[in-house]
Amino acid sequence: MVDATENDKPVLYSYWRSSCSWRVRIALNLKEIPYDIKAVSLIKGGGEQHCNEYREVNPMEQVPSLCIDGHTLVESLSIMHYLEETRPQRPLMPQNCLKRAKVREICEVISSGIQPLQNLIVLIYVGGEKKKEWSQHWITRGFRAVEKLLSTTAGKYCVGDEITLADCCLVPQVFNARRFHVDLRPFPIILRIDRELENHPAFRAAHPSSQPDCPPEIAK
Ligand SMILES: O=C(O)/C=C\C(=O)CC(=O)CC(=O)O
Repeated sequence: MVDATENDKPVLYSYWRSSCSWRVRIALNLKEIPYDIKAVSLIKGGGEQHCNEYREVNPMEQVPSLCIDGHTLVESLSIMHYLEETRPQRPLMPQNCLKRAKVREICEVISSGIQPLQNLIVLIYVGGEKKKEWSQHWITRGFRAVEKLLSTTAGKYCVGDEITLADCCLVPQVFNARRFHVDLRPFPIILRIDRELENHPAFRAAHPSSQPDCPPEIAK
């Protein structure tokens, strides 16, 4: 593994199907920050994220990690807030304090209340037959809350009519919901926002099927 901090261009340690890597890819794309991808396979050999070298990069042994400005940052939301604070172009947080709180609420419900319950390490622990029902249960429970929150915050996107960090979190979580065959019909606002963003260039370029480590049989 090369020392990514030596590179001038930010380097994102990413896995094509990781929803947390995907959030950060969207934010980087929206802000038009050029970056290189260093693919970390969460599958190969039991997971490259567990190798000694990568543990030095990210002690949680998860993706993403971002090497930027001579530093290594971990945790997708923390990375996205750093990008927002250091690269104010194309803001991904509203100006208004209440709207900022609403963006953080939606990010938090998804990044703490849904995704960690259905990520790879948890599903491995839950084991074989229970995986699908488990994921469906936690995603559905969380989406009920997201849909309710969106009913008072959404305009064209999650909070008002500008794309925010909440949208960066929502779209990858909808992908995971589909992957686990969650019935999305009870969530019309979530579905509408997902449709609104599916063809946005920054979201398309960040999509798992557009990633260099996406298996060729799945890549578009
Ligand atoms: O491709 C795979 O099968 C393995 C890993 C993932 O799905 C990524 C996750 O752990 C889920 C997530 O990011 O939400």
